[in-house]
Amino acid sequence: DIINFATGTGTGVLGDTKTLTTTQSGSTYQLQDTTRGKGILTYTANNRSSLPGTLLTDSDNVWTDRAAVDAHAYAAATYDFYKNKFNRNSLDGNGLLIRSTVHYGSNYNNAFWNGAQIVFGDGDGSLFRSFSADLDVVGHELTHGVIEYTANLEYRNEPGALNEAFADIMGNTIESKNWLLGDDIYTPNIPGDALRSLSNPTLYNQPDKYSDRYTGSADNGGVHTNSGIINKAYYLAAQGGTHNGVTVSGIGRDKAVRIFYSTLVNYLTPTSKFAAAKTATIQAAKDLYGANSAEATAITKAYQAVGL
Ligand SMILES: O=C(O)[C@H](CCc1ccccc1)CC1(C(=O)N[C@@H](Cc2c[nH]c3ccccc23)C(=O)O)CCCC1
Ligand SMILES: [Zn+2]
Repeated sequence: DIINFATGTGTGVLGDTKTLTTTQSGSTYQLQDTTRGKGILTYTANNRSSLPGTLLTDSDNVWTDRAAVDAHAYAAATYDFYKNKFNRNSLDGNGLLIRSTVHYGSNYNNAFWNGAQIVFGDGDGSLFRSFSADLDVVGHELTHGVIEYTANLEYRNEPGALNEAFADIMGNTIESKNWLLGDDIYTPNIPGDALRSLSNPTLYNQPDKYSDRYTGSADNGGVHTNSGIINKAYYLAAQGGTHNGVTVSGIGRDKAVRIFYSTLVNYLTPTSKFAAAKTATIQAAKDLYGANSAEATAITKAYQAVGL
């Protein structure tokens, strides 16, 4: 069939130049990547709130909508991560078309997966800049889609905190820049801070041990708070360290993320709680690396270190 994809260029939110896979039809180009699964399409909501909004087009394939450039490029990078590392074809494993919308709402200080697509606000420029400007955030949002098609963890209480943690863990690992989440978009005028830290969750008011978990009802039972406990376990398994008197020998990000991905795909269910996640992750490590492996030991110790 006629391959009419094109390679465009664009400027990202942070002023960098990125190459983009687009589609040409006639004399116009669309932010439509037909080379990845059934496609990646990037839209603008034009600062209103109807979705998906308008598919972005351009006359010369040189893209200047910075939030759209980052959303399109980072969705492609996330697709490539799942395909190249786990041989997973898009969110559902069957090439599911990925729709992404930028410029949602007015100065909207958030981003989300709505069960069908990913959506990014522009931020207010003070608390946040455009949410698509951070690869770990785009990876986080798309991972909610992967979770929906795998463990389908409920979005409340402990299952919800697992949902959040796995989204942070995959997003952070897709970027593999540091142990922070959202550092490229959070408080653009203050360097070095972030929305969350996987290495030290308490830095941003998340617990790093089970006994400190939040048990109230805010934020669907603290899904963005208690995720810190699981994030910390992942960090310890990957990087190693001593926490609450327990020493973990790190196995590296690559092995750690393979174990967590396998846990998500093969063991977790919609109502899995933290104790079940511990058992499942240890089992996934044994499946992948052996019953008495250093990897299984690292997972066991990491969960013990966070009080599970
Ligand atoms: O995907 C998620 O888990 C978050 C989705 C939040 C949401 C849920 C339902 C409808 C609308 C928005 C979005 C992100 C998040 O963690 N949001 C947190 C932190 C946050 C973002 N903007 C805020 C403004 C005020 C307070 C907290 C926040 C939250 O919504 O709690 C993930 C990565 C970055 C943004
Ligand atoms: Zn999330």
